Amino acid sequence: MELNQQQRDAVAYAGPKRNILVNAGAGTGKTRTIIARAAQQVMQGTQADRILIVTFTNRAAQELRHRLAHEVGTSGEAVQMGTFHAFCLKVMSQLPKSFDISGLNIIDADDQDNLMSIVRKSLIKHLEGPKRGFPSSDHLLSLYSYSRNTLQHTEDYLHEQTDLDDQQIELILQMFSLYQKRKEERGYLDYDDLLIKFDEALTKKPPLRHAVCSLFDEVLVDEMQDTNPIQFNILKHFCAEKVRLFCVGDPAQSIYRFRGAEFSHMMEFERIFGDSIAFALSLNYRSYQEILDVSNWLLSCSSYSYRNNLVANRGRNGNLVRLEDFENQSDECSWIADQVVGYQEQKIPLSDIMVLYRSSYEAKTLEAELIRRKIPYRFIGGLVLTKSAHVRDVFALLRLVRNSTDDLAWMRYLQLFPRIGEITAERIVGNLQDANSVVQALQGAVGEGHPSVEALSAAMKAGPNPQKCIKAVIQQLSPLLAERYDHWKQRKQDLELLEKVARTYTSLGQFIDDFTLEPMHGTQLSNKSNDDALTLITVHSAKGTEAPICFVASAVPAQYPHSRSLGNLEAEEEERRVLYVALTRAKNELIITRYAKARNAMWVDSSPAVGQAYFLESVPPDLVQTNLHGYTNRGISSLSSLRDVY
Ligand SMILES: Nc1ncnc2c1ncn2[C@@H]1O[C@H](COP(=O)(O)OP(=O)(O)OP(=O)(O)O)[C@@H](O)[C@H]1O
Repeated sequence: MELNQQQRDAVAYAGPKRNILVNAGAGTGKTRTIIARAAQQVMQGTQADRILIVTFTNRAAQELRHRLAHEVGTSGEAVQMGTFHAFCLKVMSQLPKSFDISGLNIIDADDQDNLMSIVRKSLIKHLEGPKRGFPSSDHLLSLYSYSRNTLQHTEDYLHEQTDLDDQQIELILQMFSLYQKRKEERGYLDYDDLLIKFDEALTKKPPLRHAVCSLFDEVLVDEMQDTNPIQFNILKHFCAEKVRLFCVGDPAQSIYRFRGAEFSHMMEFERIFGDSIAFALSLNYRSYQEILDVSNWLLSCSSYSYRNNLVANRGRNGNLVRLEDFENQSDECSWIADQVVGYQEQKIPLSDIMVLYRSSYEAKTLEAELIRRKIPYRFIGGLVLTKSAHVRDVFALLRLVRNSTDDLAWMRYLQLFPRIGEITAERIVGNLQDANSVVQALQGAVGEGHPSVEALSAAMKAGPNPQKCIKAVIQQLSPLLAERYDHWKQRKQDLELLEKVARTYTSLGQFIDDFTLEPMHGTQLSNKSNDDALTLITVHSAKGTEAPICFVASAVPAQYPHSRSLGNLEAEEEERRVLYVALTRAKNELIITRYAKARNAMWVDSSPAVGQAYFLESVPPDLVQTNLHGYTNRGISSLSSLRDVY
């Protein structure tokens, strides 16, 4: 694999410093560098299974595995790869006693919400005065998760960073502790527990830390900028055991602050890990310089020093980035669709075109236009398949096959059946506890021949083989689900898709865990590589991807920065990075489109600082070619004068 000098220096480093940081700008070959490093270690004789690569998503791990195989063939197969969560789960499932865990049933966000709602309901009566304004279960979970992931003392965090009063905080702390207790009683682990329990055990038990960390010679971390403090702690364990860290990331692409990612930590790598050396990659292979000029300009407007002045290996092509301004969103979308048709006429495949949106909601108008014109597209970043109700119903029964004491799965499963509501389901679940045979116990509770008994026993009979099991479950539940949900034909396709994916698994537990740890989007699964389709994608999902032609659509003030972030400087700064990620996806052409009549016009009057915050307010005119559509007839000549209209 060809490497440039900067990449080679980082990959080949074998000097006295133990930890290596590669500060890599967008498109400078982060993936290539990580793979080259792992390949080099394997070729130089490091045992493949003593290398661990930590990725941001499981999909990224799959991609790396594929590319590593291309480099070193089967000798790289044993390299360990996965997300922090998947890695911790793997280790803990092998050593449950050492980690003091009673079960390994991973619960996803919806299950957490169900459990927290139960807890909230049972304790809220203790709140004196009006209950209105007390955080919802969803909000409680995000407060709890954020404080845990950022390693803050929960009580201090609630006092210092929320507007909650003392009485509310006291009750919330009780709720958190009951939530924690309920999980432990049932052997449930939520996502955060995976990291926290792992970190806690390694901190408390030095021999365990030694045993786990010394399994590896080198840990390579991708997307270091989105690592949160608890994940940093996990890396510190490796560091303390003298395992070499090779961390690659780009502070300017850190866009997961809302999940606790702390991009400034990457800038303090030496202070945190000590004994380090840093390399920088600045030669961009993806884009022409005109695209990078706008991206570099965006970062240069920040008060942070990202030190990422990207230089295009491809030089200039003479085409400036285009800034297309429209009067309203429907004009904008209709114009984008026209352009897409134009590209099609030039025989440019649709798969070369990507339209990036800050939020999936904003993409709706374009989706409608594409459907109207029959332009095939796929949407990435929208509704997560495994979150849809019918798929969760199927998963409830799969989970029962795996673990018949999973109360949350029981509650969902039982309530699928007519005449079984929450109270009846709770009573039945109570009767099932400690039963030797849950099928018999269920039969005792609902009567012989009841469809819930039939479905359960058929699923259990199909057993632990994921493909057989999911087939049986779908067969059993389909009549019920078809009655329950509209658009059944479409929903059925989702289930067929799951069945297809299950074929690639040999263990039911693994199948369930993978989907729980990293829910998949229906469109991602269904997209066949030979289907030519336009990609609509949210910027968060576009991280790590690229396309020859990119539209950054709806680049209006309420989106960049997102209106939600206004007034919070750090949050606004993260929005700048989101826009930076969007701009740097384009290889050949970058077209930024925006419209004046923001449907969601919150920005107009929500904050006096809004006007100053809009990132594209004053792009230097020599960096872009601005085109106004439909304004000139009315004598309006610039976007800023348009603002006065509203
Ligand atoms: N040394 C090189 N020679 C030729 N092409 C390269 C080299 N390094 C990287 N590239 C190409 O540059 C493009 C960007 O690489 P890659 O996707 O690894 O970048 P990245 O740093 O992960 O980008 P981003 O963070 O913006 O997603 C890819 O098409 C890759 O093949």
